[in-house]
Amino acid sequence: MATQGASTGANGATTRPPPNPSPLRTAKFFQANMRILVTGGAGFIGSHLVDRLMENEKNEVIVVDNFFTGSKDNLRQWIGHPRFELIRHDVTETLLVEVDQIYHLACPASPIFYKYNPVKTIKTNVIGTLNMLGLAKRVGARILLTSTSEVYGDPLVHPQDESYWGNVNPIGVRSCYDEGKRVAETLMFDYHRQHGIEIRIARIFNTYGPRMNIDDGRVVSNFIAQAIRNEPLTVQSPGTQTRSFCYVSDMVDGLIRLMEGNNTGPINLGNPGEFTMLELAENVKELINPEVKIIHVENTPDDPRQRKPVITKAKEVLDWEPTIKLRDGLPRMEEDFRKRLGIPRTA
Ligand SMILES: NC(=O)c1ccc[n+]([C@@H]2O[C@H](COP(=O)([O-])OP(=O)(O)OC[C@H]3O[C@@H](n4cnc5c(N)ncnc54)[C@H](O)[C@@H]3O)[C@@H](O)[C@H]2O)c1
Ligand SMILES: O=c1ccn([C@@H]2O[C@H](COP(=O)(O)OP(=O)(O)O[C@H]3OC[C@@H](O)[C@H](O)[C@H]3O)[C@@H](O)[C@H]2O)c(=O)[nH]1
Repeated sequence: MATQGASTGANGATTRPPPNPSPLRTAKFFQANMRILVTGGAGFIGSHLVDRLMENEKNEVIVVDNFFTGSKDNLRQWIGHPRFELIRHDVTETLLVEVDQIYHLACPASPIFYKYNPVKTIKTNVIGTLNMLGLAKRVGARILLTSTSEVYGDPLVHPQDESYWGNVNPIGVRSCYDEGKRVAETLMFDYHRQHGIEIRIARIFNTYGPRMNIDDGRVVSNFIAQAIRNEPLTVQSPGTQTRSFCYVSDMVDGLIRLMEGNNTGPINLGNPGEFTMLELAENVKELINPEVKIIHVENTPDDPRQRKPVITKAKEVLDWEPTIKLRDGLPRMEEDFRKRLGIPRTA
């Protein structure tokens, strides 16, 4: 059951208890299944999360997605399964379903996609999160938001722990996403304090793995697709900017632990291994295609210059830390990309 009594917020504020869930939950003949909504479940992280949730026979999973960056193909193994439902729905519209938990992931994550229609991105983050919180309030569900390391903006503190308030441009081309997620976090805490909703906030750092869109535009998918196609790896200048890359199975494990645990967050989830984009390109070249060229191309505005999570809180509160190193994760992603591109490894 998702509702136990409100937990204490990050700022120590005591809150009202959450609303009661449906009386069906205590009915004599009711099967005690957990009904879980995953918004954005047809996307990269969402579909891996669905796979993990479906492994538990007590779970029923409902995915809502507008298929902007996600695809039914990511969920094909579950379509038609009696414990699974897929609904084409945009989270900027209200949704009425009876659920115990909500994993709220719906939002384009790749910069080229979130900048494509910035007004829609901010609507998804603000109105979409408001709608999911309204749903959580109505049915007494616990709700987890996948926030982002981008709430730290171009960080002046390095590495970043959860107490850092960030350095974000409010009017830049990335703001629809960064500021959108910051407002989404604010809404989560206001619903928690004002209405007693049980909330969980994950601040996800760059995550990679199989099933990323091949033309997603993010750096790991770009470099792997380029290496396989024998096209130059496009390092955006200066190439010394850093990121920390977490393999998707580690991320999903962290999200489920956060949902099931007692801490509201925000909690950083990410792999603290830090790489410059040039180092990443060199790793991809060495592992996938030693012949490939590395070229420098122009960068985009407001690109964060450094990013690395402090994960002490996740270790303490969730007993979680990543297990898969970049050099082990890249070949797994290569295999998936080769299959989808139809380009087998030679020799
Ligand atoms: N992958 C990362 O590195 C990363 C890092 C930080 C945060 N996150 C967050 O994790 C979540 C999932 O990211 P991802 O990498 O899987 O991205 P993704 O683009 O693959 O998945 C997002 C999903 O949300 C759906 N969606 C977008 N707008 C929607 C709307 N208005 N209504 C319904 N569905 C909508 C898309 O169709 C897609 O299936 C996002 O909230 C993202 O901000 C991801
Ligand atoms: O082809 C490329 C693409 C990107 N890059 C660089 O690689 C770095 C990472 O860029 P990505 O587009 O993969 O992702 P970003 O780190 O900028 O943003 C991501 O951060 C966390 C999440 O919330 C999102 O998934 C996304 O916004 C940037 O410095 C970018 O300039 C390249 O050097 N070459």
